[in-house]
Amino acid sequence: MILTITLNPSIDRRYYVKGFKKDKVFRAENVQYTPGGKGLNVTRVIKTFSDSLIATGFIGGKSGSFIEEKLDELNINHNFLSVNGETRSCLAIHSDDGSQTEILEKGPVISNEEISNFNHLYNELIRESEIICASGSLPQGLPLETYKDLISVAKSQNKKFILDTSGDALKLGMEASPFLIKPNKDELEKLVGHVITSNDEIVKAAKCLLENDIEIVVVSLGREGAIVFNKGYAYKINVPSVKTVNSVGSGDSMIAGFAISLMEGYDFEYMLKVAAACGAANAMEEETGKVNINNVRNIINGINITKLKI
Ligand SMILES: Nc1ncnc2c1ncn2[C@@H]1O[C@H](COP(=O)(O)OP(=O)(O)O)[C@@H](O)[C@H]1O
Ligand SMILES: O=P(O)(O)OC[C@H]1O[C@](O)(COP(=O)(O)O)[C@@H](O)[C@@H]1O
Repeated sequence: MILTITLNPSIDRRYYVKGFKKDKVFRAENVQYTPGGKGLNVTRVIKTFSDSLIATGFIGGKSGSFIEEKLDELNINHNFLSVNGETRSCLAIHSDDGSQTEILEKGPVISNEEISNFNHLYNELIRESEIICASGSLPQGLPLETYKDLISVAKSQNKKFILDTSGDALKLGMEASPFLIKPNKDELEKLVGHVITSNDEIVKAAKCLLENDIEIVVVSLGREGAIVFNKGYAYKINVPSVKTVNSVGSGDSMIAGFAISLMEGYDFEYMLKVAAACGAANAMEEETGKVNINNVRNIINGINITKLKI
């Protein structure tokens, strides 16, 4: 069973607006609402491959009910802690020049009592889960150590914890040695505190991260694929070029590919192919956090991996 954690879910509201620019009034051509927040994008992609899945996190208000209804429609098992605050919305404005402008709300304020209730729920849910997958930002009121604490609990029960977040929550989370992290290049630069301009510099930066006793460090590089670090080796994953429609959520889809592969016990290099192919297949879809299984299969056949001792 995979447990996905979305501490800060959202209703992702996508607007298609012709000629969008600031300081003007527009009418949207098309609007779509989907359950979002990075963890729910991961959840939807995992569901494409497996039913052995449960989603948790904090949820509240009418937006929270909307998300739960959508998850029910998708037949996704979920057990969220209800909170007093209103679950947030995130706005993405797509325009005809290919631009995308995102406005992400901070999310509700979570009280100490709600945090403690969530910790009880988490302790129950991880009992039946081998893989735990936590993604995204923290809502207001949660300490920056939240992921670190969740990882420590999971590790004490020998569970594999995948962490995909950014900033201080990631820095602190790494101290508890999650099984896998997946910074993209921007996130890696923030972690090491300088600009990265070459693959050699990526290797150098990733080596620093590996000192935290993290089993797998994935540095994702968009259409350039990814470099994955494990047990003294770097694996450069080269993905075939695909017709890119919307690459938002490719990182989340890649995480889903790792979670599924770990649960299925795939061989290491096949796992890298599945994960990278999920990311690329997502980029082919208009909807965020969606992959077509046939596209994943085709892309896997076009991926090559080079392995280097580091
Ligand atoms: N345009 C693309 N073409 C092919 N593969 C892509 C594309 N965008 C993303 N991917 C795949 O998805 C993975 C994650 O995407 P990336 O953009 O690096 O993550 P994030 O969304 O976290 O920034 C990449 O490592 C790559 O395998
Ligand atoms: O959960 P977070 O980290 O606040 O991010 C929220 C938003 O990020 C997205 O996943 C998009 O992220 P990316 O642009 O990094 O792919 C939205 O779908 C989501 O609502």
